[in-house]
Amino acid sequence: MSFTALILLITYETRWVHPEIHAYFSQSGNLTGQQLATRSRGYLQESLGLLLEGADEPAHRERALFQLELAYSLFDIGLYRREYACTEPNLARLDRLGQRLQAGEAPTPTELNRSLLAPIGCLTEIEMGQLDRRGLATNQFVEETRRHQTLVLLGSLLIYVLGIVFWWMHERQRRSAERATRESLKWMSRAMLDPLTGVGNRSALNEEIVQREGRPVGLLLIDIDFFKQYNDALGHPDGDRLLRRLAMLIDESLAGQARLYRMGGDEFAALLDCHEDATLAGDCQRLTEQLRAASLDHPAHPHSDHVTLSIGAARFIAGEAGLALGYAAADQALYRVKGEGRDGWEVARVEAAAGNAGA
Ligand SMILES: Nc1nc2c(ncn2[C@@H]2O[C@H](COP(=O)(O)OP(=O)(O)OP(=O)(O)O)[C@@H](O)[C@H]2O)c(=O)[nH]1
Repeated sequence: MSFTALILLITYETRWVHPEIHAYFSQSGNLTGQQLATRSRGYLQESLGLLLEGADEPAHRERALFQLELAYSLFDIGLYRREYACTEPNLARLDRLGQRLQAGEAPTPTELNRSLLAPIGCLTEIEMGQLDRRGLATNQFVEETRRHQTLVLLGSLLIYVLGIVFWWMHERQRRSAERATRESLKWMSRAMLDPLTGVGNRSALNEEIVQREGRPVGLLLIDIDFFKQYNDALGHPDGDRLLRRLAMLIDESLAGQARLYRMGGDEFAALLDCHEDATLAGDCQRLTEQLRAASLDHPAHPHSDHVTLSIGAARFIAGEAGLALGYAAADQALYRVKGEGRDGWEVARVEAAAGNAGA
């Protein structure tokens, strides 16, 4: 907006250059070449009038001589001598007339006409010439000013258009950069998600561990019992539906306190802030009970009519080493549960080691 305002200001200022220059040229006060010639002619005419009235009167001659000298001083200008050929001979005529008047001689009317009418004619020619020159100079100046004004206006317009073009290019680049960033973020977040259940995947768990570095956490590894048989009995689409249903059930059971991940196949992991094993035991117990309450049919389960889970849990300090230890401990607990007949849970006692949260 400020750029547009600047251009409008330049245009407005440029618009007023021409009238101001014109006003300057029209001002009165300085005597121009034309005005000097007019005055000189006026003195000559007065001198002529006085001498025609009474050249015999010494007082008339004296006043006429005074007017003549005034006229001469305004006529005797270098510019007139250079530019107007009639100047030199007529100044000589005035000179001669002046000498005669000074000598007390009275010129006849014929002599007067010869001596004064020619200089008056020359001064009239000079006036006209000077007027034309002034008009020409003014017109030329006005033309140049107009051309200058047009150039400034076009230049301003060009700057404006270029400004708009650069702004538009910059905007386009900024938007495409933003779009690219959004796309990459979308792809990055997709790369962290399990497409079937919508929960995070193994990479997301690793990322979360880095985020929680140094904090005591608990990890639950949750595996469906006899899922192969479930798939075999009901088909993979039903198996997929069960995976999605369980993801929701585990999430609800942990009451939003834990983040859920699918580690692959029929194994889920839940990560939560945790300071004591009792919390993990409580979570495992609640999950088992809620699954029982849900009574999800499992037609091919060898020991039950419903879906059951095996859970291994462990507590550790978040970090790369802590995760390796905690994961291994939870995994071993899970396989112990599997080995003991499934449908159960165990919280592992993590042995003292680097990254151990303590038993
Ligand atoms: N429907 C479905 N099945 C899957 C998917 N990923 C893995 N599976 C199946 O999950 C089954 C896992 O079988 P196992 O590892 O033997 O586990 P299980 O049958 O539950 O046996 P236990 O864990 O010992 O009780 C395999 O039959 C896989 O084909 C999936 O995304 N969808």
